[in-house]
Amino acid sequence: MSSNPLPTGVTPVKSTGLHVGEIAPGVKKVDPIIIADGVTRKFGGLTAVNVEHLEIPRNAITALIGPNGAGKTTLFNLLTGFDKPDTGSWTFDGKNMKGVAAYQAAKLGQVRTFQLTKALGLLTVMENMKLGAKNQVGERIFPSLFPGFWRKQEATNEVKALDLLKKFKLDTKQTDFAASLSGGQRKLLEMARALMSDPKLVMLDEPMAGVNPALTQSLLEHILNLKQEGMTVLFVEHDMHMVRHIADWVVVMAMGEVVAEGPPDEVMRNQKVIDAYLGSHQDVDLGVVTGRVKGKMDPEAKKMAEEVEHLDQAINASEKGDN
Ligand SMILES: Nc1ncnc2c1ncn2[C@@H]1O[C@H](COP(=O)(O)OP(=O)(O)OP(=O)(O)O)[C@@H](O)[C@H]1O
Repeated sequence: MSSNPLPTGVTPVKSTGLHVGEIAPGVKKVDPIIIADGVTRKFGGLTAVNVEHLEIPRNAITALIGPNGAGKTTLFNLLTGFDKPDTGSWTFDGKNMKGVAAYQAAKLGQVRTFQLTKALGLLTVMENMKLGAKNQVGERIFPSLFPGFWRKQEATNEVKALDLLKKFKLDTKQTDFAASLSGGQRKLLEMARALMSDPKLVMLDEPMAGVNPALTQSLLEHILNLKQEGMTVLFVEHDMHMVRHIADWVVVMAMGEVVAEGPPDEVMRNQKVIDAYLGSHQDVDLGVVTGRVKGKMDPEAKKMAEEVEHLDQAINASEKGDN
């Protein structure tokens, strides 16, 4: 679990009143952008995802959290069309997404940041940005026969890309190979590239992983700006401090199911959530982790001690009421 000291000076305005009725897993939202029903995905005998009902609130920042192996990435892959469920369906912005492939989902306004792979690293920053644009004329056969038309679109994309790169302070790097960027700059590029398609929903997979503290503030501000600009954000994150700081709503998964959801402070104090984190390390001697029993901390125990400490710190901070 990464632990970025959160910068002072970023004070998010939290969205409230997102749900209808009593808070419980599957609670209805006032204005959901995603509604999922009965979504399951098995790998052999293992049920990685088993989500009965889930609604993601529009124009809010929702964090998807849970211990390792909870099914967060699998659910992300399903919702973005990168994987197919065994059962279930969901709508995005009122549209049934059954059988909708990732590139089509992106055209509908649901975009996911994807990691800068080795191949993309060999493209320049600007080339990466252009890959993120939708409705590229060159992709379609008929218009691509008319270079004038094609070049016009290319120029429009370039202007838009440069605009975004300026915003993300990457404009001076536009001709650099993407592979030469630092970990944090790569995350910024991934986010900037996603914005090339004017999304309604931006899905981020561990946006803070591998980001050094110097760029943490900038990344947080960009995520908060997405909401400010009317977009919806759904992100998977292990860093509880970040979750508490910027999420309006938190969905907790454990063993494929949604075990809790709600505003961050409430969710982190939820016994089911604490149990989910503790219960995810069944092979670990809890006595050793808590120091009550003498023994060697193996890597699994160390990881657990770290996770529990972060959860603990987040709970303490929320009790003190600081941000
Ligand atoms: N392609 C696959 N083949 C077999 N099992 C898989 C596959 N993908 C995921 N799993 C299993 O499904 C379960 C859920 O995995 P998933 O990666 O979705 O969890 P996660 O919550 O994202 O975990 P982490 O926080 O560690 O990334 C795990 O037990 C994992 O081993």
